Amino acid sequence: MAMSVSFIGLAKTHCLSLPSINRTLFFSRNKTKLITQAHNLCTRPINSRIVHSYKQPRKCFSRRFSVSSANSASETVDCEVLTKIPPDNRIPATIITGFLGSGKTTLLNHILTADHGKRIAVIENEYGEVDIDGSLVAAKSVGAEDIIMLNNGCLCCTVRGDLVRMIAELVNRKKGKFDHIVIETTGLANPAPIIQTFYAEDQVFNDVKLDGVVTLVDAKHVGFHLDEVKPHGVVNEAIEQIAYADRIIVNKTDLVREPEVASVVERIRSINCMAELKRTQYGKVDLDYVLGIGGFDLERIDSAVEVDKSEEDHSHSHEHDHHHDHHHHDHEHDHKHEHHDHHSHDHTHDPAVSSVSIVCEGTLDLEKANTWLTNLLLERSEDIYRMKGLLSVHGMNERFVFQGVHEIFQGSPDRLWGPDEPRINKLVFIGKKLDAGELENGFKECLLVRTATNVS
Ligand SMILES: Nc1nc2c(ncn2[C@@H]2O[C@H](COP(=O)(O)OP(=O)(O)OP(=O)(O)O)[C@@H](O)[C@H]2O)c(=O)[nH]1
Repeated sequence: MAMSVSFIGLAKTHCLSLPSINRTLFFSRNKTKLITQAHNLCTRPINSRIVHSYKQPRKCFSRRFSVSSANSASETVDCEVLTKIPPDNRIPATIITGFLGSGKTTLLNHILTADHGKRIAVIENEYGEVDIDGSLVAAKSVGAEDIIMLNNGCLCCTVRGDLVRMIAELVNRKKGKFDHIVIETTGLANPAPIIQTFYAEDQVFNDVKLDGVVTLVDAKHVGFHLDEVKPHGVVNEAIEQIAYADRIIVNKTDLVREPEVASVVERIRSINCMAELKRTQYGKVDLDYVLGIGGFDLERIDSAVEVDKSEEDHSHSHEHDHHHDHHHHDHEHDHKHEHHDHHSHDHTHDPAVSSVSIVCEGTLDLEKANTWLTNLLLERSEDIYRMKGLLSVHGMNERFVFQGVHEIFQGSPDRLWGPDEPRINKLVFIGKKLDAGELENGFKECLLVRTATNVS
């Protein structure tokens, strides 16, 4: 089957040359059903997710929430496809990224030497031809089943094909002999094309699932890298690495004082308010924080959108205030003020990457939401890096969860709403030049009934 790629925008921006085929997930109200308008459509069921790929020019396809009755499997709708949902037995893979010297290898060693009972295969990418990190990584005998070095370039660029081959080879040769793959990128990698590999390449997609992206941040130096102004069209890798993260580890906190750490955390939150965040020294985190996180699985979305409230393992009250009450992440803090109240807007505006979250009570009109999201992604999918949401859909007894990476998105019903549970929609967008007001208004237009909105 010809394979699909959904990061067309990224392909243009970055150093990839990709076929013009899209893989997209349609929202469905019933896990076993999917509705599409597209012809020339293939489907592959994966756990609770259903992946479509179809060959149409980027601007021509559309995405639809299903409008079929969740309770009526026999109801016929145009082009409806019934699918079975097999268990997802694919091998999980974790991407460890972070800027040069942020502590990636240190974390990897921590993982490999810890007592977790997992058999881990490591793919280590280093820029130069000399394998330095390979020798820094804990002895193979300690924990890794296999350490594969990719030394001829950066994973996100020239050796991406090698990554595909490596994973395929690993799976073919060693299937059953390891439980998890950990990929350490170079410090200059943009994670997006690497994430893309897990969806775009059949050889990878069929056997391996992306478990999550873990980003290390050097608490002392990250500010400098985030500030770096790149030439037009060149991404700031430090920002991208934070933007795509499911887990962020603010490392080297021993090298800075608490206010500086707080300011780094705040800055990170302005880029990605969705990822869980921990502060560490020498990458010492619980392993379940970095392995088996299901960062790209739907089960995690609820906690992802809840992260605003408290996920950081740090109890400073300003953090919590920040995430409850903040009205805009669409800025860069100037760090002149020691401790903001987080309604203040005396920041320099950052036109680059930011996150916007919308929390809004009400029930969603699926048709309107379809149109809104379709139009939004047609116009802005290059700029919308990540989105996750938990929706209250009119007529549905279950919560509806979804997430997306640029043009790829996936969604399905989740657990039932509780009898007294308020029907609150939660959405998080991470991307470039996000307009919080516009997103909020667009979403609110899709609601049938609404009572309160909170955009941050
Ligand atoms: N003081 C301090 N040093 C740390 C910490 N974590 C890692 N280091 C040191 O920082 C240096 C860089 O750490 P690495 O783990 O190699 O960083 P990396 O991200 O793999 O580096 P690159 O491969 O160059 O991108 C090493 O000397 C580590 O021992 C920390 O929390 N505090």
